[in-house]
Amino acid sequence: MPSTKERLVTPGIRPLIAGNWKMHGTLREAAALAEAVRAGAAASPPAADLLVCPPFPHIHVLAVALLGQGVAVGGQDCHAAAKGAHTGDVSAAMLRDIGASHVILGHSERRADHGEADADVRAKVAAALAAGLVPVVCVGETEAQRLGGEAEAVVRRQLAESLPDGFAGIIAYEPVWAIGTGRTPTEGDIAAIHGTIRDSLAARFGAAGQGMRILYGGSMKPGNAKAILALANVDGGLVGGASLVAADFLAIAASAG
Ligand SMILES: O=C(CO)COP(=O)(O)O
Repeated sequence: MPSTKERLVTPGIRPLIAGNWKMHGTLREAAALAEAVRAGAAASPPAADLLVCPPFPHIHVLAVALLGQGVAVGGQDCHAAAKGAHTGDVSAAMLRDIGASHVILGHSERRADHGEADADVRAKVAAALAAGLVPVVCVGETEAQRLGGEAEAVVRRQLAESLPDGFAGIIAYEPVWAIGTGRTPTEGDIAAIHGTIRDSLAARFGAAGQGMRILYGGSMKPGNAKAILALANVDGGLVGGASLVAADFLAIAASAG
């Protein structure tokens, strides 16, 4: 069997282009952005599934507006517990209840801002799965780790410790130093890490791991998306800044598939 690192497309995987809107926008702005994405995708359907992840307060309105329109809606975090005395938190079941189908978990900004460790992420992933959400689990090395030659080991460890047994979902490789900086790894480095991720998913989850989507995230823009999305084991993108401009998000989606 050829190494998964040599495959140019992951057979049978439809790309996913996901927008992480982070903590941006009023409800009015979010609704307008969602409508522009919906209309653009309807006018010129991309060869990729689309997902937008707005801030919590906007999810329900957008989920209603986008229902059946070919653009899924997700959250950016959830609590590990099903319910309880957790002021300010939101459960996975609440997200599912208001129309979210996906949830981003373990984003490096949550790991940094809220001290989330791999074990916390694993508990949240389990909660998301129990609630029927598709988790989008983020992994990625810091710049110091990359310079120290530890990128692959860090990502392997994050995968091993952030994914519960029986995991079914999506992985996003987001090198911390590439987020919001305009810098990206070389195409060779992206392909190498995605190959490592594929190998570790396949080793742990077998055929299911071969079929899981692995997204790239970190300064993905219309100008670099086509080359990145063409790499082996890159099954889509998790887009931050460029997802806040409908034309850019749609241009990235148009370069998938
Ligand atoms: O963090 C990201 C997506 O989750 C990437 O953000 P940017 O696309 O703004 O670099």
